[in-house]
Amino acid sequence: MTQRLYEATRIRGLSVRDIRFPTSLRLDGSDAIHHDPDYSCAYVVLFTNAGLKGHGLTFTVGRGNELVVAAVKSLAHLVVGKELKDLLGHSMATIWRSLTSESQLRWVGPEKGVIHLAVAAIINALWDLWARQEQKPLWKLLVDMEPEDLVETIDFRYITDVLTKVEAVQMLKDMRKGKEEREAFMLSNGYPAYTTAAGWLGYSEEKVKTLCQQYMSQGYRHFKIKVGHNLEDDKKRCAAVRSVLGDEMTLMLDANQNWDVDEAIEWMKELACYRPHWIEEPTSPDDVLGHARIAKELSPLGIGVATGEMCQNRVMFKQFLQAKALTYCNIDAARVGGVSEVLSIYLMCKKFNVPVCPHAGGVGLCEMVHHLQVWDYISVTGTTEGRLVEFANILAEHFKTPAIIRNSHYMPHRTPGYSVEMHDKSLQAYEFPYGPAWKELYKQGGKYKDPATAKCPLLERPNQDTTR
Ligand SMILES: C[C@H](O)[C@@H](O)[C@@H](O)[C@H](O)C(=O)O
Ligand SMILES: [Mg+2]
Repeated sequence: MTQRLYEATRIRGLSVRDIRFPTSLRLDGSDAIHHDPDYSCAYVVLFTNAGLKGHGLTFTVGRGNELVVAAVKSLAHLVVGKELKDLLGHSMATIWRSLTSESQLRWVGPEKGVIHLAVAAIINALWDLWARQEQKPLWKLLVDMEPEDLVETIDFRYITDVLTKVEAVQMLKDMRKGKEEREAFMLSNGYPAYTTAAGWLGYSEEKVKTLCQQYMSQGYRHFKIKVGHNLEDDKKRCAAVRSVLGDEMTLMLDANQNWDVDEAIEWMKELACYRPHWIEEPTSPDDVLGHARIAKELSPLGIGVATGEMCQNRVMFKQFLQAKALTYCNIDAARVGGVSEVLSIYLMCKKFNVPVCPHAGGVGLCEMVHHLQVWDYISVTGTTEGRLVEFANILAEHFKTPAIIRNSHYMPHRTPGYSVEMHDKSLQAYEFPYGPAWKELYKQGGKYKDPATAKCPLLERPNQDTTR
């Protein structure tokens, strides 16, 4: 554990910005439920009196981003003014607990929804700060930590019935052998990725086929497409994709929560002939037993069930694992309570022998998530067997250290931090609602309207209601 957590260094301020990109114009990111996502993030910067900064974010799909920004503002007092020694290292679990359990704010959670997304952005910024201070990429900071130190960054409350600190330490110690070789392997070969960028629901069949071809020629072997809106369309789309991919490539399907449990089972029986590897988010992300039933019914057809991108917290993941309700875990680096909670979920997945195949794409998710998966390979599971990281090459140009893909593998970053720092000019241009890129869209007069001119029937006080 580092001894370089300077007592004199403290957080002197926190900024949070509402950053949005008009991705729905091209239907990038569209699925059966989110038909017009504008990829967005609540972007947090922690400023220290020593000049060092920490950057963190959490991903949303447009409207509602301002709620996360407001929640970050409500939580800021819990970190601003604090010394780094009270935030990082062994203090990480304590600060995480104080953010998730603030006695009044927790009523609007607890540990779920908007408030938990806000916690994720702040916690991710703290981990970025820590990694930068140690001058290591986040994956390396994690890999180099002693098992006893790493578990001190995790709040084990509510999961000790399946995983204790002692067990987690042992798990990590058991994987010490071969760590150097695995690190060298990652640095030269990277972590296998699949692409999701060919199959957004709003894309035409022709576009999906062309993109599949394009990604195949770039070396991709694993593809995910969106389904769930209309069964006949899905059959056509799966047939078209299989005609391009042939039999060898892996095809995954994602319904983004659109079905009831029985509907999911019936629908997937109809699509089974296209040999999907998994069905992702077949139903509500909260329905543990529903997922368990779907998994049981689809297992004889060789179809796994994947979920997790909208799973609220480690307690829900615990139940999914206990109930055998997920075959693949799609953890999201900017959800649950940020890195600290994500680590506990990886460790539980190891215990239940469930592969983690993280959700990515969005804003900054590809940049962040490879750090966690590389740590998983080097320090937790030692294998990439049955595991893939999602990749969608969207919005990468806005990041100072975008994800590096070589021959469909994520190459580990070497730059210190958690890789989410965005270019100043991108932050300025896309700050909602009056960054220049947004003003330009209002001027063009398309679907985006200046919020100041939008008519909204809200009254400041009830007695201003003159319509009665
Ligand atoms: C609205 C988003 O693009 C989702 O469709 C996306 O995150 C998706 O579920 C995925 O698995 O990549
Ligand atoms: Mg998904």
